[in-house]
Amino acid sequence: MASPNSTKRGVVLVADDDPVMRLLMLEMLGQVGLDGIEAEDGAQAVAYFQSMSPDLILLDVEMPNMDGFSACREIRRIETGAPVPIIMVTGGDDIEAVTNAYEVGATDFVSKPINWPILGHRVLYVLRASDAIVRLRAADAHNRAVLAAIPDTFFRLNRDGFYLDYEPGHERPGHGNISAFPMEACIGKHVTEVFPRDIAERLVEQMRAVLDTQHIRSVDYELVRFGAVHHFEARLVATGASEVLGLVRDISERKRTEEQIRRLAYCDSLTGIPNRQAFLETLERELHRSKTGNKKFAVLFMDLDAFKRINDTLGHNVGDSLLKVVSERLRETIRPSDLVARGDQSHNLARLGGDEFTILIPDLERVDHALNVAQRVKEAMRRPFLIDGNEIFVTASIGISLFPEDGDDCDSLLKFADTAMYHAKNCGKNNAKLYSSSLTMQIMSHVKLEVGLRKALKNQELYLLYQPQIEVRTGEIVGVEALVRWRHPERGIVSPTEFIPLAEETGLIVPIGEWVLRTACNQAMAWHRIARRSLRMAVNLSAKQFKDENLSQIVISALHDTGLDPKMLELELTEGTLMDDARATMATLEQLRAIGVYLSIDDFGTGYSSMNYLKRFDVRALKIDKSFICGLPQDTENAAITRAIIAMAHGLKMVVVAEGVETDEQLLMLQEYGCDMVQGFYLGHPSPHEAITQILLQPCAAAPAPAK
Ligand SMILES: Nc1nc2c(ncn2[C@@H]2O[C@@H]3COP(=O)(O)O[C@H]4[C@@H](O)[C@H](n5cnc6c(=O)[nH]c(N)nc65)O[C@@H]4COP(=O)(O)O[C@H]3[C@H]2O)c(=O)[nH]1
Repeated sequence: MASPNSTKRGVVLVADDDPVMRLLMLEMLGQVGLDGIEAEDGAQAVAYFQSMSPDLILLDVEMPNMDGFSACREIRRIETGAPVPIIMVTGGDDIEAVTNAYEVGATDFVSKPINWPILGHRVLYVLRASDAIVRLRAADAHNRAVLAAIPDTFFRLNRDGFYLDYEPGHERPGHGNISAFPMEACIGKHVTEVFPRDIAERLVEQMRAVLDTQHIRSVDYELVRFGAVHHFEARLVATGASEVLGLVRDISERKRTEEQIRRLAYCDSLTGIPNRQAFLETLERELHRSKTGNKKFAVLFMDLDAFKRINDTLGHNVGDSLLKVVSERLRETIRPSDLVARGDQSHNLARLGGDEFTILIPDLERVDHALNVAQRVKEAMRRPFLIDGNEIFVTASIGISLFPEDGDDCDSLLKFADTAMYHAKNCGKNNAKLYSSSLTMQIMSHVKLEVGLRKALKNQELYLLYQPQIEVRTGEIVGVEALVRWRHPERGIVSPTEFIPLAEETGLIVPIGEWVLRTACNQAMAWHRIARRSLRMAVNLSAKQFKDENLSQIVISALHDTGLDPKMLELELTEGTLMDDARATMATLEQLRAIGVYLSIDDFGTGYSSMNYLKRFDVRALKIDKSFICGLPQDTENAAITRAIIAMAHGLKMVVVAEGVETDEQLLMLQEYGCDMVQGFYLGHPSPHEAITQILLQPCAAAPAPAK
């Protein structure tokens, strides 16, 4: 063929012993833009083919020396001769010559007498056709090379689902392709003979969809190959109106990775049970199912009581181990009949985070059922957990919300179960409570109070009252207890019994406590200046304040800034605060003692009441709780307890203060028992500082007038 730069369309070798014929042929070829080379016989034609590489050969059958058939055969034998188009010129009606021509490798033939006007066009057509064949062969070789290079198995199926072709890929070197079947097991077979029925049906269905839409589709399936389950993906593409090409790839690795990602996204890494995201999706599905099926379900929200304490005292490793065994125990507890209706129950239990777990109870017929599950969960949690040789006791608080009674969306149901759980905790822990709309109101007012408390200090809404402490022996006022009050802009005076727990919960107790301490120290110094008398100032310290690592610094700076003698400051702690974490308590007490302040135990008798324990803490005073005093003198039991406490405290060289003294009889009895100091409404209500100043300025200090 002519080079791409040539203006000629090709070079034709014309072999004929008749010079006239050759001349005419060259003339006709020239008409259509083709060049010609002449050969007089077959041998010359073979020689010229080799030396001049024509694009096409016109070979007369009958020639001297070597006839056209032999020349054709010779040329085909030559390596470069295979693809060149050869047109044989045969005698008219010589069918045998035509047959022979094809047998020896001719591409086409023209018969004599030659139709000269169309000869050139005929040659051009054959040239074009042969060019197309060359390109087709190249494309085919290219396709085969591509298919050989990719690891996938490929196959062709006809519309009826029969294999037309099958080429195993080479995914695993040395093992062949794991997705592939032997070629002979497929070609000519129907897919149902190769695959299990369900996979075959899906393949046929998708194949038809591919043919109908001419869009690519894929089919995922699992097969056991070489003793292991493998995942495959077959991508199907239409290659015509009734044929589909398929590429099969082993996607087991990808599936494994996907599963791992799914597990990471949906499983709680510590306990292995579903996490918040998974639970929310399960809840969403259950909501839809229950709405359409007109069914009910319950959401249980469980939180361990005092988990933080376990974490803080025994360490996070023990805390983590506890959460693991808690989740196992929950799994065992809720498995049997609670989740009857569902196939996959593993998603009905989840860990939302921290020590919060949720349980979904579908197909709830009676509320009792949810309460029973909660009861069982509570009991399961109460059994001791043995972790790293520690026997750990926990309890759980559980809140329950119901669909459709409490809400009809996931967020509300989860939030309400959480609200009910908080309510259960506030009701003394180890409780299970159903949600009710009034709880939201309670929580709202709680939240409102909290918002107000955050502003109370800045807005100067807090103030102190002081209750006198009287020495029994002399009847003189020797100290006061500072008691905080909150003047709420809307609610009026709020009792500390209401806002101190809230301040503890929110951590606001630390700045509030510091303000109380500074104000009280300041006031003690003010009295010292005005009345030239020293009163011991008692200040309550809550457990949270006691655990604050800056406590001693706060005390030091309050004393330093006000100039109060440390001996005139007494910090009141409850037994619970001291017993919480003995080691840390000792260290803090050590620091406080080094400062020189006094310590006393408030509300004594209501908690552990362990004298031995108190001895170790070296406290100055014991305050007998008012619940023992209020029944005196009639309540003989409380009288005996009060007497015993006073005697034992004296044995340990402690001062005893009786709280809540309201009557003369009580005072007389305490005097008789040898009580050192008394405090109570009978001797003075908590009063503003001005009232105490007046008492102090009187020549003989008497009890102050009651204050609101
Ligand atoms: N029935 C009766 N009650 C009497 C009598 N005498 C005194 N009281 C009341 O008994 C409580 C004694 O204080 P508490 O046991 O430390 O109990 C305190 C204390 O635990 C806490 N609190 C008060 N102020 C503070 C503070 O500044 N910081 C901290 N952390 N807690 C405080 O709030 C609790 C309650 O304080 P208040 O309401 O002021 O209640 C005070 C006081 O008003 C009496 O004769 N009869």
